[in-house]
Amino acid sequence: MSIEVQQVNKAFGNFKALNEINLSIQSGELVALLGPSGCGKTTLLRIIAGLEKPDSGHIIFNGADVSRRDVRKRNVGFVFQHYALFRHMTVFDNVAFGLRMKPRRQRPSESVIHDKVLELLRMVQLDWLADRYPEQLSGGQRQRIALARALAVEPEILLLDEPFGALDAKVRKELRRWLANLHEEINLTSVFVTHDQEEAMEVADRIVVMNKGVIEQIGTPAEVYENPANEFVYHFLGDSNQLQLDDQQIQFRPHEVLLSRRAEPEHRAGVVRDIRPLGAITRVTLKVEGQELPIEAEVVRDDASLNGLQRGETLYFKPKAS
Ligand SMILES: Nc1ncnc2c1ncn2[C@@H]1O[C@H](COP(=O)(O)OP(=O)(O)OP(=O)(O)O)[C@@H](O)[C@H]1O
Repeated sequence: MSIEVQQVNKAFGNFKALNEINLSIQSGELVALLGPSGCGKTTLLRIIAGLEKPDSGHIIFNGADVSRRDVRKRNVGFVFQHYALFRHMTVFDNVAFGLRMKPRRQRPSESVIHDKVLELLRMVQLDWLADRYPEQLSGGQRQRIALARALAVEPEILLLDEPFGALDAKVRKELRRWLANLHEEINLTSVFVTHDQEEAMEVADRIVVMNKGVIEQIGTPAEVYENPANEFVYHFLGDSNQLQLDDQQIQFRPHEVLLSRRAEPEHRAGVVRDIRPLGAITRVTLKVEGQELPIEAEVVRDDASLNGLQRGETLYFKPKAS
């Protein structure tokens, strides 16, 4: 199901939370709304869901204007970070809830519900937990159950608000991959909110970068990273260094730098302050004379310049762009 957001505005009192938002999401896309805290991501998601009314503008699903359609009739599934499971119900009953709540004529029989819930639990790989209660689950398991519950009513649109926000880094990463795979399998249209650029880059087909109630850029992860529309997008999507050269200031990302142990043409000297192995890459922090901010350089771990390198040594660096 495709989603069109047309000229949506929303104010809370005098505060303009969303300003002329236009966005087209194709059927089957997985789109991330990315931006700093308070930029309006959740408000936009709630308006798409029908939980919040825009002051003006339209929401269109597959060509039909649903702006006035009640949330229950929009057929969207939600997973919110703090949208807890029902504590007094087993995992099975939590997932079955939406189906059992359907109006009698649309409600499947208990045996159909039973099969469907087990199928969903198998899909999230937690069928062995069907009889447990939410408090007996880990955070990551709860989120997967919340996802199974959202999918039970067969929504055509899935909306996720920081679904993995409260989890530790490793579980988050696993769930992200898992969500991306699942999305491919069942061909939903999904929109998820995050303030974590890595999460957006890793999972989304396209990223909507938001700031202060407006959309700064929409593009694939590669487009927004490599061709940022403006300074805000550039800075929000990754770390950057500033280097003051005579009368100009240049910016470059930590990986856009060449390092050498010897003085070379166009290289500048820096004193090594820190050496951080980060898996496949190593980050070196350099203090450069006359520069207020240190320079961070990220190179592959077997880069020749790192061989036996110690703090306090002098390294020579050159931004690749210059
Ligand atoms: N019901 C409300 N009443 C008044 N102000 C609100 C209301 N809901 C949101 N806001 C304000 O609108 C702005 C956008 O909020 P929103 O929750 O959409 O931001 P967000 O980008 O999702 O932020 P976060 O990442 O912190 O959740 C914020 O400044 C918030 O304080």
